[in-house]
Amino acid sequence: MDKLLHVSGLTMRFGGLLAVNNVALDVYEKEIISIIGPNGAGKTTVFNCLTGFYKPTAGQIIYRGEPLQQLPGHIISRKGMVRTFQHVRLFKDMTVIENLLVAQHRHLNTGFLAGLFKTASFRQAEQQGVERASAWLERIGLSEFANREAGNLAYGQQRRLEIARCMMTQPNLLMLDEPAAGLNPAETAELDELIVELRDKHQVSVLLIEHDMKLVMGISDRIYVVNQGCPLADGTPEQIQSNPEVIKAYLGEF
Ligand SMILES: Nc1ncnc2c1ncn2[C@@H]1O[C@H](COP(=O)(O)OP(=O)(O)OP(=O)(O)O)[C@@H](O)[C@H]1O
Repeated sequence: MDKLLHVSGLTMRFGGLLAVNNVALDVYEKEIISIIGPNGAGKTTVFNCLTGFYKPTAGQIIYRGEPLQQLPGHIISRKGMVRTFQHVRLFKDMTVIENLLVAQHRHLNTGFLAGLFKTASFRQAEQQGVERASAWLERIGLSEFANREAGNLAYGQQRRLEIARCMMTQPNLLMLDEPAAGLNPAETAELDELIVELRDKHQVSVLLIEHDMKLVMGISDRIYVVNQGCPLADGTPEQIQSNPEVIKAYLGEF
């Protein structure tokens, strides 16, 4: 398996607070990798550094052999690394299908003039976008809500729509920040199935921040544990669950 992402020495300081301290992680193709740790451990800050929302104080972020740490977020997402946020961020006044099409539009490989004159290649790309959006709506059980405003969907549906919106850009690495937060057990089970399917059917690697340990332990290929900004352990779910330091710092809470 090829390495998709290599992170080393990642450090983020906010004034006197060292939020992320020398974190390292690797993600290979077709892997589900989780980052776990107590509240405030620095997990979301790691995501924000990887996706260009923050400029890290130090460290290397290599994505498919290319350094990313100086690039803005929109360029990083075009390179195939996309994310969701801890709080749902949909275009709530747009319809469900528009939320998907808008994501596709930002990644269309056609130029301004092609769009202006609606060339054959532009129309073909648009048609493919509509077909892809329909397929995703079908997969996440939202076909019947295609023309409803996204803000009117139930919370669990909005969460699934966010993931589908990311998938419209055909990423290599999908980063999910607490996707199970606020979901009921049935919705969490659906999410579990969807994430595994993204890896197995769509060949996407998933980097997951999550507090639901049943979900994490069930689907992760490997897990990184951070505590107070620092790396604490990494390994398979079995190794992490039996690591005394991890149990003391975090898993003991569950
Ligand atoms: N923009 C910022 N400015 C100042 N401090 C910040 C900023 N972003 C995060 N922090 C601080 O960095 C630390 C790590 O926060 P972060 O949100 O990354 O933790 P987390 O592990 O994702 O927590 P949770 O599980 O609660 O989401 C916290 O002390 C937080 O207050």
